[in-house]
Amino acid sequence: MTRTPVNVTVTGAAGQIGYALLFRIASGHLLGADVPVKLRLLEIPQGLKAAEGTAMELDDCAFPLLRGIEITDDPNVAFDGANVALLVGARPRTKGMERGDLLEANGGIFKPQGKAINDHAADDIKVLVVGNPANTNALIAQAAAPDVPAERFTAMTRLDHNRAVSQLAKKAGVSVSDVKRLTIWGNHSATQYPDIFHAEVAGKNAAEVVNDEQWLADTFIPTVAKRGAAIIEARGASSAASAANAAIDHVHTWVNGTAAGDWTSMGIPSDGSYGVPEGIISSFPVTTKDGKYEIVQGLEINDFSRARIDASVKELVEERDAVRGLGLI
Ligand SMILES: NC(=O)c1ccc[n+]([C@@H]2O[C@H](COP(=O)([O-])OP(=O)(O)OC[C@H]3O[C@@H](n4cnc5c(N)ncnc54)[C@H](O)[C@@H]3O)[C@@H](O)[C@H]2O)c1
Ligand SMILES: O=C(O)C[C@H](O)C(=O)O
Repeated sequence: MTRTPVNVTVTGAAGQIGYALLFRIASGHLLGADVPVKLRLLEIPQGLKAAEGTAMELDDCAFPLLRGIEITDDPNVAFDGANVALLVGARPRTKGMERGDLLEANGGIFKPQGKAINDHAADDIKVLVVGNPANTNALIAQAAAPDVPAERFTAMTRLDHNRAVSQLAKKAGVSVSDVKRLTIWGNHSATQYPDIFHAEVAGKNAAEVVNDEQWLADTFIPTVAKRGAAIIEARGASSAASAANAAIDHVHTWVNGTAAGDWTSMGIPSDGSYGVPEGIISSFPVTTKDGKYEIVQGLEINDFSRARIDASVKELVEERDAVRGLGLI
């Protein structure tokens, strides 16, 4: 049976994450080895030439699943009929820029893109925001798309999740595939909380296996939460291949489902679960099935976790209030 190609829009396509992402989408890693894709690359005018170069390279790979590439600087064209949108392009913080300036500059990107998604995307559109500040950029885009169900707008905390899995596996001396049910709560920022109290390593409770609260508080949590800054310090550029890999994982899991007995972490609009104010886009433990996700319910939250979840959620509330004050939502 010939499948209809899935339209995948990538913004910031000429950037470093875009370069690490597009070849994997075109080779079937995003949606599946039997799912043809059409790519739409959105760039600002200065980025169009580089995006054309990447498109030439995509052609040169002769990927059997790649059924077309369109390059544009017009969001209305880029999101027309889009089934999956990866919002990667964002305004980085530059010297002397205050947090409010950064939120305002990104509002100028994510508000029109949200509106274009609202007006032109396919009914089944799924949106992943990667561009920082990812959670609040997702909130801005979602607020500009009132006709799209809010839960279709998500923010990426899968990179944090993968980082935490890897660090925990090292500490416990197990393979990453032995680590399950880890959770990132809150914001994709240094306040995020990687939670191992419900995680398992090789079928045993991770916190009990590790049995080292000092390592948890002083090593594990800061290593995961500050990993983005450590990569920038080491590479002289922010994470790119690992971020692209996490974007692939996020969408693949959303579309194809979590494994039985496991869950993942996604930044999603809160429904009020675990005391996280409704509407803010915060990271939760989720299971996915048939293209939908559900927050894992009923986890007991101890005092150690509660304080850290609350601190990250507080930051998200402040970011929401700031963009509200700027008239962006
Ligand atoms: N959520 C995460 O885990 C995570 C991880 C790593 C990086 N990031 C973020 O991802 C973003 C992209 O990172 P990068 O390394 O690819 O940056 P980059 O600077 O290499 O590329 C960004 C690209 O976006 C383009 N762009 C800017 N404004 C645009 C717009 N309005 N429409 C379309 N394209 C636009 C730029 O021209 C550039 O080509 C950054 O905000 C970064 O902080 C997030
Ligand atoms: O781009 C950044 O500031 C860091 C990035 O969000 C990361 O977590 O690697």
